[in-house]
Amino acid sequence: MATTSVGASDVPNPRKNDGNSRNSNNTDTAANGGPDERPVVFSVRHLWKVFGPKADRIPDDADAAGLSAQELREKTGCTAAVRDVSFDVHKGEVFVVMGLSGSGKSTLVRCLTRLIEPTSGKLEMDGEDVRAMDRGALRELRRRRAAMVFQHFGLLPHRSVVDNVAYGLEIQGMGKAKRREKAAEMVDKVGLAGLEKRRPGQLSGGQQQRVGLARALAVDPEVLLFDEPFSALDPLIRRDMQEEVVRLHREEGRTMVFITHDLAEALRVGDRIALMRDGRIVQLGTPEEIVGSPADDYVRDFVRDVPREQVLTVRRAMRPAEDGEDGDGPALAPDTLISDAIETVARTGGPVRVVDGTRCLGIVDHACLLNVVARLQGPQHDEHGEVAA
Ligand SMILES: Nc1ncnc2c1ncn2[C@@H]1O[C@H](COP(=O)(O)OP(=O)(O)OP(=O)(O)O)[C@@H](O)[C@H]1O
Repeated sequence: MATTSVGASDVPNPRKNDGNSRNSNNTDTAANGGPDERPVVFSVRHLWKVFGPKADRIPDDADAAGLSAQELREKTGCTAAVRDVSFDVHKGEVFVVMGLSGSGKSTLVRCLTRLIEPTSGKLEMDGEDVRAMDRGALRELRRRRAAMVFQHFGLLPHRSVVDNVAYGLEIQGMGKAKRREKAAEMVDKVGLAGLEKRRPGQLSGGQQQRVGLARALAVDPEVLLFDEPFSALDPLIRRDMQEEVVRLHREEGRTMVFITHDLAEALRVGDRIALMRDGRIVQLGTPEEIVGSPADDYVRDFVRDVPREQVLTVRRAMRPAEDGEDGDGPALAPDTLISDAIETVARTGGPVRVVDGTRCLGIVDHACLLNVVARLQGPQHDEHGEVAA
């Protein structure tokens, strides 16, 4: 069985210096308080997937809805792998589905392209009703619009790297010269230039996964769906691949849905994380929201060992400015990680302003930064991490 793992020193954030706020562009309600205005790619409402006899009766059965997974199994013989799940995936975000083994991650993501047929609920891609699509439209959806990258790379052993990458284009009917050219471009993009002619058996696990990634990218899908893509890789290569995903995302802004049971991985790659338990989403939020404001004891326990200073930003640490403090002196942007702010405050030796443009949002000093790291009660923040006046 898979376990959740968070190494205490294991969550450095590869995008912390990318100039993008981790939480200004990634929630239904953005950090500035406004809604996420980007178009919705996947819209999921009240989705259920029930396995077992008379499965379609379960979603409407008020009694069944109140039962735990085990009670439901005992009483009805059914497993509700996905239970009344609703969320939107916005264009350009990395949406992570996380949870322990058996929580419903794979079932949920397979439902998005109907690799698994949902039992009930509403499912749209770019406003189109996915549940109403016929075979042809579904094939198109899976081949061109939402490409899946699996843990087991599914490479063709007798084909070269470049021909494996070109495979999806071949299925689409693209001519040989053109698809090879495109495939070579993708091989280059994922850092495998020079290895085009090798066979999969002559590559390391990490390199094989890069071929899988290049193959998915070659068809230029609107969304990439990753099903635990890196869980078979050793930790260093895994880290490399996570950074690769973040780099590709940053450079291309491609929408990604990423399944993992590893919290450190979720925090590293995710713009938002849906944390699942027994088929339900128990919390959906940015890494900072999940770590800084866990929805319940289950989530709190889940994130207990996360090094908070590497996930939370100064928004969560700052206190209101006192008279005279909001003038000159050193300043930090509101999305600065606590770990970086500690360095600045230690260097300057005094309070530092948190500034959004010309507006002073608050102050961080030794005490409030320590409070966050030590989990002590500091200033009150609303659910978006804004300090209360
Ligand atoms: N075809 C099936 N028939 C019956 N039950 C199923 C079927 N597929 C999945 N399940 C059950 O649905 C639940 C969710 O399974 P799912 O594979 O979606 O979980 P997961 O979170 O992806 O797990 P893992 O991390 O181990 O892959 C589990 O209890 C599983 O046993």
